[in-house]
Amino acid sequence: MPYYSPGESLVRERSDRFLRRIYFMRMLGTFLCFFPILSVLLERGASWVAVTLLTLNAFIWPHLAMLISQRSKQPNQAEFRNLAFDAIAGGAWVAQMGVCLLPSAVLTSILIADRFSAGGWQLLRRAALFYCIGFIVCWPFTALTFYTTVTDRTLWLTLPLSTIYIIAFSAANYSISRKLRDKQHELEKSALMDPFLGLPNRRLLDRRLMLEFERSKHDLACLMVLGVDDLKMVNDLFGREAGDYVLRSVSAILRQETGQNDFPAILGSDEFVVILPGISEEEAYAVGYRLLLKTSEIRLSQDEGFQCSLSIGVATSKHHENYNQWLATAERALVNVKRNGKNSIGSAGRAEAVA
Ligand SMILES: Nc1nc2c(ncn2[C@@H]2O[C@H](COP(=O)(O)OP(=O)(O)OP(=O)(O)O)[C@@H](O)[C@H]2O)c(=O)[nH]1
Repeated sequence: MPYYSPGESLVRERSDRFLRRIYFMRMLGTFLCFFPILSVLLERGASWVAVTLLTLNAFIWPHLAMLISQRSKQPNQAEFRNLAFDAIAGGAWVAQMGVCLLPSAVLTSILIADRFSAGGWQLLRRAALFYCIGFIVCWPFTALTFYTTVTDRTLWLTLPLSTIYIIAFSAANYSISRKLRDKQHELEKSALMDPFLGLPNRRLLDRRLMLEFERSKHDLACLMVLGVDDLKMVNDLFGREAGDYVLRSVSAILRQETGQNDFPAILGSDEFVVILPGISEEEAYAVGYRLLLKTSEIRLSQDEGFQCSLSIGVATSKHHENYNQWLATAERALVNVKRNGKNSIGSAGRAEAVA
């Protein structure tokens, strides 16, 4: 069952972005196409009807298309219909130009590139069909002529279309791919970090534990499992918001009080882990006592006298076959500390670790 579906405002925002991009590219495209097409039409002595239609297509259609899409209940569908109309118009203007080679080739390639980037093969196939319809319907009106001459004027007027448009097209595509890269980075981060506590989640912890365990075969490392004491009581007495505040405060302490090479993370519920690479058990205890001290300074506005505490289990990486065993040893140490009165540090000892 899909638990996630994007909100209406997000869908609308995405669609607005798509419409704006197409609007800008359509305005630029029809403007730049206007001059070479007009040049060929004038050379061929085309009627004023054709010139008027070209003018409307170049200067009115982009705004009308935007209006149609924005007013539609399904803006994206409406925009795909507009893109189909662009393809019909493209085919019709190529026919009207008597397939004048240079502007026709540039116009057709731009239509292909645009459709492909907006909707892939599916849109391109549809657009090709509409392009052919536009062409086949209009070509007989020109007595099926091939206008093989390209005058200097047409050549010069085609130049901006084949340069400016392609540059703008590449810039628009680059901006989309950059945004996609940023989004991917954001997604990766949100898949591995807890947004509420600002610490790595269990998934990232497992990866890092595996790595540090392998490294610790050449160097020593310690692992701490920390449990907030009596969080249920805090929730029951002062409300869940107070419990959340305690968890956020402990997370902040773990971020601030651990070294650059250390790795604090969430184990689950009200438990945390800190991986301490390259340090001995005594050094880990020193870090642990500092964390206990800082945690005791957390105050609740609901009860100034309340004192927050942690229980900490420590395990060195020695004598373990894999990182799961290492973690289990530290968890057993934490259980012992809880049993022995909480608000303290303890380690499971070598005999227990091997078992
Ligand atoms: N406010 C809050 N409470 C949570 C969160 N996650 C888990 N808890 C609560 O933490 C409590 C954990 O209960 P216990 O496992 O009995 O632990 P404890 O109350 O800290 O008791 P000891 O471990 O013996 O010190 C439960 O009541 C959970 O509902 C959270 O994100 N926010």
